[in-house]
Amino acid sequence: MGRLVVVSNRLADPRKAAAGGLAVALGETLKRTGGLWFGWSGKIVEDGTPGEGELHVHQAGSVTLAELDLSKEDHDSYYRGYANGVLWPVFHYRLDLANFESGHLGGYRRVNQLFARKLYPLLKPDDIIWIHDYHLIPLAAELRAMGCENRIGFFLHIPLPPPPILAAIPSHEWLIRAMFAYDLVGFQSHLDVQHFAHYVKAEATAESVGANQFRAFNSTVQAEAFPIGIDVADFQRLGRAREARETYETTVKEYSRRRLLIGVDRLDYSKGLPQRIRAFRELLLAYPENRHSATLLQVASPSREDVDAYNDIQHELESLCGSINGDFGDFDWMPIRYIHRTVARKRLPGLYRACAVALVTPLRDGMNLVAKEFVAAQDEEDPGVLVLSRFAGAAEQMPQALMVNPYDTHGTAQVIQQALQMSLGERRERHAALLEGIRKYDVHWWCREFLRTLGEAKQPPSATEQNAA
Ligand SMILES: O=P(O)(O)OC[C@H]1O[C@H](O[C@H]2O[C@H](CO)[C@@H](O)[C@H](O)[C@H]2O)[C@H](O)[C@@H](O)[C@@H]1O
Ligand SMILES: O=c1ccn([C@@H]2O[C@H](COP(=O)(O)OP(=O)(O)O)[C@@H](O)[C@H]2O)c(=O)[nH]1
Repeated sequence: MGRLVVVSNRLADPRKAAAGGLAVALGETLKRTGGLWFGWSGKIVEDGTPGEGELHVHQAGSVTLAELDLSKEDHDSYYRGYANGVLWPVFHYRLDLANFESGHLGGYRRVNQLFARKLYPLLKPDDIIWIHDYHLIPLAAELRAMGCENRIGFFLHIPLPPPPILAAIPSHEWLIRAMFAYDLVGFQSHLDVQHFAHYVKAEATAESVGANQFRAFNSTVQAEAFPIGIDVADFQRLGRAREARETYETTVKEYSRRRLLIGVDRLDYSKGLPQRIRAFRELLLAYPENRHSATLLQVASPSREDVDAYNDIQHELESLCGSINGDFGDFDWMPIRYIHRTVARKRLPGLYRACAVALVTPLRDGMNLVAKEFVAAQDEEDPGVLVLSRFAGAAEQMPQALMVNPYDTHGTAQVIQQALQMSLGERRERHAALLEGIRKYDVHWWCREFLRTLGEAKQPPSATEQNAA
C-alpha cells in the first residue's frame, strides 16, 4: 500500500493528547501507520490575504505534519460561517440554527481550493488520500480538477440527515455532487448510508450499480458505514498511569458519600446538555431518595465560542445548573458540579472509573467516543452503567447500554434511576458485552476496514471521465 495522506481541518501532534474525537482518532491511526497529516495549523492571520496561507511542514515522530495558516477572512467564512454556521447545524437536523443568509459559501470553496493547491505538490502517485469531515467535502473535486488521479476516500464524522433536511441547504446539489469525486465515502452509521442512498437516488437520479455503489455525474462512488472506535488498550493503559489513578482516588475520596454521574462533552447544542440537566432535575423530583446523594459532574469543554448558537447554549446551561443547585443544594451537597473547561485526557479514565453512571445523551451525534471511553475505563468487577441516547451513532453498536430518548425528560429520569439501582450481576453482564464490542470494533478496525475497502474500490476516474462530467 502507498503512503497514507490524511487531510482534516483539525490536526494535532500525534505524540500529544488532544480533545475532540476526530483529532484523537486520527492521531492514534497515524501514529501507527506513519504518513502525512495535512490540515489547518490553528493559526489565524489577522491581516492575511483571503485564499492564501503559509504552509509549515515538520516531522512529529513517524508523522509528517503539514499545517496551513488561514487568513482571518477565510477562517471566518470557511470554519465559523459555512462549516459551523450551516453544515454543522443542518447535518445535526437543526435547520432552526442554520444561518443560510451568511453568504459564506464563497469562503468555504476558496479554502477548499487553497487546501488543494497546497496539498497537490506534496502528493506522490501511489499515495492513498483520506479526507475527513464536513469542512472538506469539495476537496477531492478540487484535487481532481488539478489532475489528481490517486485513490481518495472521504469519511464524514457527523450524521447525514434525511434528504428533505439536506435539501434545505441552498447549495445541496453542488455539495453532494462533490462527493462523487471520491472513490469511497464512509459514514458513522447504517442510517447515514441509507440517507445518502435515498438522497442520491431522489435528487441526483443516481443509479445503483452494485452493493452500496452509486453512479451519477459520470462517476461511481461507493458508500459504506465504518463506525469509528477508540484504542481500547491504549485508553486502559492511560487509566493505569499515575494521573488517572490520582484522579480516581481523589474523586472517590471527595465524593465518598455520593453516587456520581458523569457527562463529558464539548459545549455544543448537539450534545443535549440542557435536556440532560432537566432530566437530572426530574430525577431529584420524582425519586427524592437521590437528594443529598446523587451528584452530576458535568464537564463542558469550551467549543466554537465565536459562533452565536454556542454562546446561547452556554448561558442556558449556566442558568439551569445555577437554579437546580439553588433549589435543591444544601450546605453539605450540591447536585451539579459544572466544569466549563477542557479536562486533560490523561485524567479522564480516572474520572470515568469513579462514576456509577455516564450520561451520554446527545440530541444527535455522529458517533460519540466518550460512550466508548467510559466503558473502557470501568472496573470489570464493579462497572458503572452507560445511559446512551438513541440518537448517537454509538447506539447502533452499543445496544447493551440503557437507551434513552433525550427529548423525553421523565423517561430519561426513569432510566437514570434504573441505572442507579441496577444489580451488580446485570451491570457486569451489560458491561462485558459492551467491552467486547468496543474491543472488536476499535479505532484500528475502523482504519483497517476503511483503507481496505478504499483499496478495493473502483479505480479512480480518469481525467477524461472527469472532464466529460
Ligand atoms: O474541531 P472542533 O470544531 O473543535 O470540533 C471537534 C470535533 O467535533 C466533531 O467530532 C465528530 O467526530 C467524532 C469522531 O468521529 C465523533 O465521535 C463525534 O460524534 C463527531 O461530533 C467534528 O466532526 C470534528 O471535525 C471536530 O474536530
Ligand atoms: O474536557 C474534555 C472533553 C472531551 N475530551 C475528549 O474529546 C473527545 C470527544 O469526542 P466525541 O466523539 O465524544 O465528541 P466530539 O467532541 O468529537 O463531537 C473524547 O475523546 C474526549 O475524551 C477531552 O479530552 N477533554
